[in-house]
Amino acid sequence: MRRFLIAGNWKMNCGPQETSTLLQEIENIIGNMPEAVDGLVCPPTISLTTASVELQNIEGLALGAQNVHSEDNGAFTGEVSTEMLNEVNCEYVILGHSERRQYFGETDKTVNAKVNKALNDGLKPVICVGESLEQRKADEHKLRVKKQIQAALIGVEDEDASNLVIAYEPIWAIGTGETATPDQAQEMHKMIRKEIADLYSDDAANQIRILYGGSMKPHNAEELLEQPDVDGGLIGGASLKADSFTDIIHIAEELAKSN
Ligand SMILES: O=C(CO)COP(=O)(O)O
Repeated sequence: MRRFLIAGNWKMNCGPQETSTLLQEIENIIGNMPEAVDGLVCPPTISLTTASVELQNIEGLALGAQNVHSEDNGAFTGEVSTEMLNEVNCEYVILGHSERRQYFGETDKTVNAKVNKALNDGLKPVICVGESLEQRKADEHKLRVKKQIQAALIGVEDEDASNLVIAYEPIWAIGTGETATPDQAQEMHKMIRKEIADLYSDDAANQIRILYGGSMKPHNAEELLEQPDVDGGLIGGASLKADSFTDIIHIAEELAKSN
C-alpha cells in the first residue's frame, strides 16, 4: 500500500527566522509525524539549512527544495546544485512547478534534465504537471498532462521510477481557492498512474505516489485524499500555517487508519 505524503510547498515565503518559527509551531502541534503518514516541507533555498536543523526534532517530516540545476556546478549565477541540496539533507526536490514554467522559462526539456540529474544524485523529484484553464476548456487537459509526463521521464530507468513523486496541479486551481472536484482529481490521477504503467510497469505504477495540488485546505482535504489514486497533497497556502498544515496531516492519518 502507498503511504500518504503530505507536502508543503512554501514558495517564496519564510526566510530562516520564519522557517524556525513555523517548524517549531508544527512540532508543538504534532511532535513527530504520525506513524502512517509521510511529511515534507519545501522552504526557499536560503532557509534550507535552518529547516534541516529544526527538522531533526520532527521525525518523519522530510526536507525538499523547490528547484535544482541540472549541471554539477559552475558558472550558473543564482542556481543551486544537487550536491548542495544533499549537503543540507534534502531528500526531495520539486521540479517543473507551473510557476517556474510560467515565470522562469522552465520547459519540458529542462524539467527532464533536472529529473535525471536529481535521480542520479539521490534526490527524489516531485514532478509537477497540470493544465491551464484554456486547455481544460478545450478538452486538452489529458493530452497536455500525458505529454508533460512523457517528456519529464525521458531517460528515467525502471528502477528509478519508484523514487518519483508526481504532483497533479491544475493551474486554474493554484492559489485561486478553486479546487478540482474529487472526481476531476481522481480521473487525472488514474490516467497518470496508467501512463506510468504503460511507460514502466504495473509495479511501478502501484508504487508511485501521485499528489494533488491546487487550493488543498483542511475543509476539502478529506474528499480529495479519499480518492483511490490520490496519495497526498502538494500544498501551498495552507502549508504556511502550522494549524492548517497539521490539520491536513491529521486528516490523512485518519484516512490511513481507516483503510
Ligand atoms: O502550487 C501549489 C503547490 O505547489 C498549490 O498552491 P495552493 O495550495 O496555494 O493553491
